[in-house]
Amino acid sequence: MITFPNAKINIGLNVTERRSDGYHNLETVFYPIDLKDALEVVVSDELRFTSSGLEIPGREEDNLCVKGYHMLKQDHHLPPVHIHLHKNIPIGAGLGGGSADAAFFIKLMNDMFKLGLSVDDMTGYACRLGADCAFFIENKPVFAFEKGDEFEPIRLDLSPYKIVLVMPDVHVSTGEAYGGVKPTPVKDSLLELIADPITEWRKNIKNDFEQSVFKNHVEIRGIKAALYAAGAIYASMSGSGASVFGIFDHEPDVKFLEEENEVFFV
Ligand SMILES: C[C@@](CO)(OP(=O)(O)O)[C@H](O)COP(=O)(O)OP(=O)(O)OC[C@H]1O[C@@H](n2ccc(N)nc2=O)[C@H](O)[C@@H]1O
Ligand SMILES: Nc1ncnc2c1ncn2[C@@H]1O[C@H](COP(=O)(O)OP(=O)(O)O)[C@@H](O)[C@H]1O
Repeated sequence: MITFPNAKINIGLNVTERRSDGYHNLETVFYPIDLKDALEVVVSDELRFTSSGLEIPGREEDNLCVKGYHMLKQDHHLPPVHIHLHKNIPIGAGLGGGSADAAFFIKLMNDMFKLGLSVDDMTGYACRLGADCAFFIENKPVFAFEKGDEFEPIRLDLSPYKIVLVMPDVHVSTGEAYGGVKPTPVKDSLLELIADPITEWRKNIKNDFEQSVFKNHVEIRGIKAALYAAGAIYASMSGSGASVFGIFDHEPDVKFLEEENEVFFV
């Protein structure tokens, strides 16, 4: 069985407080985008994981799909499987690619082996693999809070717009990015600000990771500025970086960004 895990972008991200479990409370909007990996599972005589496409750092046994298999196997009878992941979503990009693979793996296993898991069951499993993993179970635009694993659905349709996603040759680790932020309570909730017209977003909606990440990686700041110069209505780094997206009401000319970065129209 095959499935196509998609990436997300964060529109706004406020890190509001440090938690006693070492994590942070935040508020953000997750929006699914059309940039996908391919994930295939077939029954095999032993558990195997292979990948193609972008190189995935870390050991095979630490891949979130493999971790997902072991997690599900604790509670369900599963045969050994061969998992193949074609990696296309940039890594260390703030696009949640690894989390998407994990969530889509859980959904695929539920369908393939008729595990009878509800959306709530799958969300519970996904939370154990990563804070933003649960979003990809329902995979619809949401306002997210707490660790990024509590959701309120929102009406947000960016399909009339062009979204340009720029990935520089820099990777930012999520843990490192959280380390650089000073948590601050919000005055106006993103849940309200996101309902404003998109033309207002630039004034009011920010990503708290930008300040420290831009300090260490000026090229990322430069990409955001270039997207605004090209006419973006709203531009921001996604999540903990390093990717930056711009939302346009026209097909922008961003050819110049392709010289040093990967550019996706999503
Ligand atoms: C920053 C965000 C924003 O959407 O996404 P990315 O930029 O990574 O895509 C998420 O909060 C990333 O979630 P996720 O990538 O699932 O994080 P995890 O693997 O659970 O945690 C990685 C590390 O990030 C920190 N962490 C993560 C989530 C959170 N609410 N507070 C934290 O402090 C912790 O130090 C943790 O050890
Ligand atoms: N299936 C996977 N795809 C990508 N990275 C994975 C995967 N499984 C585990 N990882 C680990 O997660 C880290 C990055 O996760 P990812 O979600 O792609 O980053 P980001 O949240 O910044 O988009 C990688 O360094 C890698 O070691």
